[in-house]
Amino acid sequence: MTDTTSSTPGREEPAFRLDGLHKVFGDYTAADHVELTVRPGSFYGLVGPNGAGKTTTLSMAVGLLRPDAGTARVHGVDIWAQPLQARRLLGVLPDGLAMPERLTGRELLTYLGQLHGLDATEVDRRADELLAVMELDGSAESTLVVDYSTGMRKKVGLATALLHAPRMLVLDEPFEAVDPVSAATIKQILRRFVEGGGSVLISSHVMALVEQLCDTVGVMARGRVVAEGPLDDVRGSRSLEETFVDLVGVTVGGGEGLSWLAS
Ligand SMILES: Nc1ncnc2c1ncn2[C@@H]1O[C@H](COP(=O)(O)OP(=O)(O)OP(=O)(O)O)[C@@H](O)[C@H]1O
Repeated sequence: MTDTTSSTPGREEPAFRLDGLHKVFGDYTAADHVELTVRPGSFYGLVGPNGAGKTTTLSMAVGLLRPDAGTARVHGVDIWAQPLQARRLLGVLPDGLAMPERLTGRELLTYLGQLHGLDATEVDRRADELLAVMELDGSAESTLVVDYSTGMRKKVGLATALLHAPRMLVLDEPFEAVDPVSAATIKQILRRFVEGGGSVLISSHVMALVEQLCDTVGVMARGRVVAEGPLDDVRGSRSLEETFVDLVGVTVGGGEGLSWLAS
């Protein structure tokens, strides 16, 4: 397992690098000097128990939540110091998906394509393809995002993240509430994105999915990255789930209490 205090990227510039990202809410430290490195062409899975600080970290990392300290860089570009350059390189699916809701999926893509400065014909072409691939074309096209199901919102969120052809994708729980067929489509899109030279960071609670997709994992607990490295190094000869439970130091409950549930 790689020591998280040492730098892993060698001489190659990381696709994504978080250095000492720190956030305190009141007297609670949600992210404690987080260090994390995504190599170019890597598929990185960030896992951790509820409340570990994943969303807080990723929100700071993509420019949505101002850190108390630390830096985030995408291909060397500082996200907080050079936001416009960084946004060209970065595609983001935030948790909770704050996006204009009283637009249809197509209108949303058109609007965001214009904000990215893309040519109108090119935006139309990309929107056609993305809506078709995500199965948000046809009748879904006249539906406002506010009326989308949770899974449809994830899919249109992913479409907005891909629209400007970024080099790095940061996706907070992209498979949450997505049906198995759509999940297979999303996996295929993300694999193709990585094969084409892009880099991906996802957060997920589904260990099997992380083992299936990711070559690198980071485990967060109590606001810190407690392990990071190639998947096989982090999990060793065990499953990622067993390693995870060990690393985060939780007791697997359920054996005692709740006696009133027994009939
Ligand atoms: N705006 C906020 N104000 C106060 N506390 C916050 C705020 N945002 C997050 N927290 C706290 O920070 C901690 C980390 O939350 P965060 O959402 O980053 O965890 P997470 O690892 O993404 O969890 P989950 O897996 O459940 O989504 C939690 O204890 C949460 O209550």
